[in-house]
Amino acid sequence: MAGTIHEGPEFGIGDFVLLHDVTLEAFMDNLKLRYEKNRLYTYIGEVVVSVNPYKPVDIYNKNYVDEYKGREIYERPPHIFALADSAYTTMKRKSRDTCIVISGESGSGKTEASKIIMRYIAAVTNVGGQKEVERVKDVLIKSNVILEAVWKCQNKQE
Ligand SMILES: Nc1ncnc2c1ncn2[C@@H]1O[C@H](COP(=O)(O)OP(=O)(O)OP(=O)(O)O)[C@@H](O)[C@H]1O
Repeated sequence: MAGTIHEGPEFGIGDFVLLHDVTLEAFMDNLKLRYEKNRLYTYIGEVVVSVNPYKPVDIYNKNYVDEYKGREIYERPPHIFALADSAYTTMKRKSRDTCIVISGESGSGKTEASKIIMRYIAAVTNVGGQKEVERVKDVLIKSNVILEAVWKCQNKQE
């Protein structure tokens, strides 16, 4: 839960870099343990591994936004907001475009993740910038449908 700076051992390992046994079994066991404790996110350094819960989860509300806003990535338990905040802060600090690469198999939650990130950025942006973030979010969501259709057509032809 947001608000807890350090997670106890009951939540498994929050960063796979700290895993003792680098085996698929140990990796999956840790993911499973964390998921059972409602921890959808686990780091591998600066990469965020996300498990799709396939059910509504109350971990994206304003309290969570406030907990992650302006924090360093390791100050709070692993969360997609930490990644979004880090990318956003870096973009502002360096005045350079930045990107977050989201990958995973079909249905793994990529579209949801991009919406969650955009919503977070809209929430932490000043009022003047919020409209633009909303516009980009809408373009992103609409373009996703087209991209998906093209991708499915291509795969049918193969
Ligand atoms: N963080 C989440 N919380 C709750 N449900 C989620 C979350 N992420 C994904 N889901 C559920 O999983 C479904 C599939 O997710 P999504 O559409 O984002 O997958 P995708 O990776 O974009 O799939 P595709 O590649 O086929 O477009 C969503 O409709 C939603 O029901």
